[in-house]
Amino acid sequence: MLRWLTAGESHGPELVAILEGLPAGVPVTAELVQADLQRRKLGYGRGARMKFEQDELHLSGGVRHGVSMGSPVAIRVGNTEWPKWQDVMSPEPVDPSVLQTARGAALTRPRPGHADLVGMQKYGFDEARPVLERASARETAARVALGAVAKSFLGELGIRLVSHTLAIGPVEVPEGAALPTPDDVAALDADPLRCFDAATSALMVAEVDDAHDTGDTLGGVVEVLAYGVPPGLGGYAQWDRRLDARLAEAIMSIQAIKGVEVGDGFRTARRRGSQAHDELVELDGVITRLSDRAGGTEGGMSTGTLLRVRAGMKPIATVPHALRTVDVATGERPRRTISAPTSARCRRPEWSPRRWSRSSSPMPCSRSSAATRCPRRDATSGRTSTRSPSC
Ligand SMILES: Cc1cc2nc3c(=O)[nH]c(=O)nc-3n(C[C@H](O)[C@H](O)[C@H](O)COP(=O)(O)O)c2cc1C
Ligand SMILES: C=C(O[C@@H]1CC(C(=O)O)=C[C@@H](OP(=O)(O)O)[C@H]1O)C(=O)O
Repeated sequence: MLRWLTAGESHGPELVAILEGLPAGVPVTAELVQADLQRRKLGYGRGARMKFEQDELHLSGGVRHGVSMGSPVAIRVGNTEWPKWQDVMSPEPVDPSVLQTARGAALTRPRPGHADLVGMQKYGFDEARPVLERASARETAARVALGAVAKSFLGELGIRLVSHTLAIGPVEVPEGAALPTPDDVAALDADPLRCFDAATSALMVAEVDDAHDTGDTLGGVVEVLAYGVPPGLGGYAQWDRRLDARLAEAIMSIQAIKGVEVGDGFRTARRRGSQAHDELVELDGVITRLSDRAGGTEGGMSTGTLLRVRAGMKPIATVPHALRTVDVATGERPRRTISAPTSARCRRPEWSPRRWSRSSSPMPCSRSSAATRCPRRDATSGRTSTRSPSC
């Protein structure tokens, strides 16, 4: 079984990734991994960091002369922007003046839709920097590096992957459109949104432009297809051996993914049983499924047909339009979500799971004036407000 871990911060010197359980003899080269890191930067309407930040790849364990050795594979993904952040993100203590600079200022306005507020509550931080640095999806660079290695392993077993974009906001590829095969990867990479349907891709580009013009952001749906999967991978006997469950966990663990479907997923739930399953027939002595609604798994095991998994991503949380938030240091309710430096400090909240879960999210503050009342989420509107009598 493969196991993996990553470490490192968004603006740290590097991300570190370890993959354990890879057999010996799998082709692994820096070129192969770097190619997928470059592909990660593709897309339309991406943020500025995708352009100027470069990934500096180092294979530092488990590989010799282009093949794995059976020992843990270690990969470091250096960040060329580190020199700009080396004081703010220094692992060593720094002069306090660093925290007075624009880059080092305390981020006391938690951004809605990010891990900021709850991370501050969980660890008692009085600003969001220590949370966002690790919660950031910069971490996906490490996952992509390990994924490139895992893909090479699957390739040795005859399993080939391809992914494509099915929806951007409300713009969707029509139901029943042709699916790409692994031979289409280059063509997909050439499309601005990695959409296999040219007409839909053009509409997606227009949707991104419109969101950009109106200071908004978009989510979407992607699908991963695995060709050549043999039957019987996974298992039905224990929850953690079920292939569909393990795929769902892996996908849902990606930042901002809010929904996972295996096969026809939620569409199956809306069908009658007679239209929901894959009938079995015998053709030339071979038992065959007449359809593939299940998407390649039954009973937690691969069926040997095309494996299809979809992921729904929420719109990027940094909405240029600005969402309402509260400054946890001053109680101000600015429209902007990026904080200014402040001397006020919140004390570490006492950990009480019952209290946090019942009252949503009070953030106790050290000052008690009206201006420093603590943020609290309104259970009905979901908005963060400062009307909290509890602190
Ligand atoms: C590839 C990728 C890129 C992301 N880029 C941004 C971004 O530029 N701005 C942003 O606000 N969130 C971005 N996010 C989402 C953040 O990771 C954010 O922490 C996440 O939405 C937190 O929500 P969650 O806890 O529901 O996962 C990105 C997510 C992914 C997967
Ligand atoms: C750097 C990457 O993604 C970042 C993930 C991210 C977030 O909030 O998750 C926010 C953005 O960073 P910032 O807010 O600092 O501009 C993205 O650029 C990357 O994927 O390499």
